[in-house]
Amino acid sequence: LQINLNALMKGTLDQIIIPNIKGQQERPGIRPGVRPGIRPGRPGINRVDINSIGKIGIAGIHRIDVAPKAPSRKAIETALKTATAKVRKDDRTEQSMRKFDTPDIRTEGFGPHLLTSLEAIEISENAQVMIETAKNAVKKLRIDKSQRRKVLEQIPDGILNKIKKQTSCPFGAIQCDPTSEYRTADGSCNNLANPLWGKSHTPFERFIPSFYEDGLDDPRATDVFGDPLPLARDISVKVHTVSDSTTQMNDLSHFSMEFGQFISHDIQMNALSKGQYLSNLNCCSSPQRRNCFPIPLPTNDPFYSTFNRTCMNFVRALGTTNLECTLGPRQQLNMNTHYLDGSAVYGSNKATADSLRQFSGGRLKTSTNNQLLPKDIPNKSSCILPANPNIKCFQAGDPRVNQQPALIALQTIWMKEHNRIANTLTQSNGWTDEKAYQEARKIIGAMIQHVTYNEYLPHILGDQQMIDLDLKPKSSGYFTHYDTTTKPQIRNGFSAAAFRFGHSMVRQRLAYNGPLHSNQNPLLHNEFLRPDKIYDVNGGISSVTRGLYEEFSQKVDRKMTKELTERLFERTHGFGGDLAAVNIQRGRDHGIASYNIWRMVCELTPADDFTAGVSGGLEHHSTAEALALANTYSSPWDIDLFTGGVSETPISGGKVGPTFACMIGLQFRALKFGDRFFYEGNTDVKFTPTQLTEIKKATMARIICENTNINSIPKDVFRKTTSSNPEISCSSLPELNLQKWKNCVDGGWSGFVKKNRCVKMRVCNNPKPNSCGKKCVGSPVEFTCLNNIKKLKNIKLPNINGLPNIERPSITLLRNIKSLQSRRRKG
Ligand code: HEM
Ligand SMILES: [Ca+2]
Repeated sequence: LQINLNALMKGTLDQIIIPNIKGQQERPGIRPGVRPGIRPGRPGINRVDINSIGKIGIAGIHRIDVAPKAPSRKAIETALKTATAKVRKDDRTEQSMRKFDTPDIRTEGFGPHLLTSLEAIEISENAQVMIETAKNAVKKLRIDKSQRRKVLEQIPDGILNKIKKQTSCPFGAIQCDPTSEYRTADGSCNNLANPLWGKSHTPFERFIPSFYEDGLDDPRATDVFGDPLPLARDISVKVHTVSDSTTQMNDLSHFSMEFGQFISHDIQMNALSKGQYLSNLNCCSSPQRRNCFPIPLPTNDPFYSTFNRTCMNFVRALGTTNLECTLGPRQQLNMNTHYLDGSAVYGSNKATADSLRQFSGGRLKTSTNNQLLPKDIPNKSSCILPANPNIKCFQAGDPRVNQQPALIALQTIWMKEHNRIANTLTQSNGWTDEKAYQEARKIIGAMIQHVTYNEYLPHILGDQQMIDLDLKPKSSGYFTHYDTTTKPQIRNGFSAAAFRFGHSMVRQRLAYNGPLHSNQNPLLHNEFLRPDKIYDVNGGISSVTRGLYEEFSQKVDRKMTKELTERLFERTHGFGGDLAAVNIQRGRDHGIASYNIWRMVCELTPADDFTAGVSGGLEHHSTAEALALANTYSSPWDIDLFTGGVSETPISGGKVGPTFACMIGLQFRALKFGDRFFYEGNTDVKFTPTQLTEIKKATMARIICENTNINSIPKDVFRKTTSSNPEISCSSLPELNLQKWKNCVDGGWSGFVKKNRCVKMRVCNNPKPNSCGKKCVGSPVEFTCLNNIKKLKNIKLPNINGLPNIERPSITLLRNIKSLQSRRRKG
């Protein structure tokens, strides 16, 4: 990835170098009338606009030599007027359709993923006009649809700014405190030059531009021949659905699956469309509604047809402009802070963060004797409540916490670890609630990052990818490459496809391995939205966690358990969802480019036919996988990214294929290089060297030990307990020494030394970074005689070069002291 790395980290890669693949003159199957276009030339030379690889693969690239001209100011103004009218009309239609809407818990198939915030809905309402304006402005231009984005990019700033003013961009300027030592709750002000980067409720960034059907907004819909793409559910049946027994990993544990989901819920939550009054769209009964994109079920569907079902609900993600609010293609909103910063524990905005705090001792709220997460008393989450009135849904930083018990368990463990650390810090330092909360939060964020980069990612990506992309934590010392120009945001293709590889690791059953739940193994669909499974203090958290590392996860391959492809959030048998189909449909909804394009972005050869294992064919697929794809798609250029990526043979040392390894690696590089608060970094907000050494001792195993009743555990919980990864005593695992955070209130003054008759001085012996990393608070000077202000002003301070924390006493300070003294004298 030599050539593209910069573009992929710092912006959007929109030019691509076409590799020289198999050189047949006329690809079989190209219809008469379709212009074959320019053949790819010599390798490394043919740089083309990425969207020109629209329809018939690289054989059909239409080269754009003359940059298309932007629409006139007048055309744009008319477009805006029409757009405003259209959005108003759509709003009225929406109102009149509200009889079809369903409340959260009764909406099949989505569970808590439909918990969209009001803020997201508001942002999208504003953006709707911009997207419609963009569409109108280019409608009449005689250019290929794939070039519409390019045309809009040519609009001069003057015109754009005027439009922006009229539509009120929701991503406005914000004020930052550059001296703050802690992350903000919403992720803003991390990058001080671009305070909105990584903030919650901002758009997903893109590695490469979108590939919408109309170039701007409509889901990808037709194949290279102009026919409809295969139905998402058809692909799920032919490629992703299998019997459940055969595809276990032979090393990684089911905990690896769960940790992946947990960090996924830290860095991303897509905002899905809602119906009226925050209820949900039922797109099967009103498919024509704005933001409806239901999944048709084939009449011969092996599962759903037995229930006479012909449609699965699917709502589009809310549309937004990009962060700059320019006229362009539809983007999607991330409601979470993009950074890997513990937001799944603390929340992604100040209001959520505050609602989870005790405001005492720096602790987070708990329930059930501090053993469990706090209860959601207003009951805003979607979870299934049993008759027992003591059982409620749980609350955590991420609203999807109640999705299934293994997730609740991990969420609980991190909440408890926070409180454990906050308690220790409060006890040994006597800190205020705020100080203890922020320091504990900073430590937890660092531990989550360390476990991710040190334990989880190497298992998924393999050592080579970790080294190539500089993702490996150093054994000691600071990471010195924080880069203010690296965009930290979550990329759309990563969220809508690549990081969903974890869905393939999910087992058919959860395991409760514990004293009280003597090894229960319920089917996953019975566990969705079930907080009640956790309330058993002696069993819940501990036994479901033990069940995670004592079982293998499923292999990352095209196959997903039927618990996910037939029974996702099922309430009535036969009416659950299909997560594989949803992933495919979501990719199209977001305008994610097809598999082959992503291969080229990752400098891998695209497939020109379905032959397995050869360059120019499906190079990284085995025969059975290639065959399943060939039976489903009419051209390799149509393969959806999720489907093509997840079915690749894993790279050596890792668990995902080369395309996903590339995309996941790049994303975690952006999250490392672009995060001023990255735990290993040496920026202004760094840990002290001794503190960093402590953080690097953190292991997931020890964190589980500290917060459950488990007392022996394998050292590496990401691998299943085996003879080579045996359970050892918790006490033999390294422990963080929180005493390294002690006495950090100030940085260590020397004693006062008399300098002359009137002045005593002290020096800050440990200027930043001292052992605590804190400034010395207070004045370096003390005055013993304050009779003559004139005299004071002339006092020569000793040479203080090289001691950055010493401030000269200000004139105001002197005046204040003087007036105080005189008042004292007067009486
Ligand atoms: C029992 C386990 C899991 C269930 C039931 C589940 C379910 C879901 C559902 C319903 C969605 C929303 C789909 C959509 O509407 O587009 C989703 C999104 C997603 N899942 Fe999972 N998932 C699970 C585990 C995982 C794991 C292990 C990973 C990664 C390692 C993962 C990564 C993602 C990502 C990246 C998204 C997109 C994020 C977003 O839309 O906000 N999931 N999952
Ligand atoms: Ca986050």
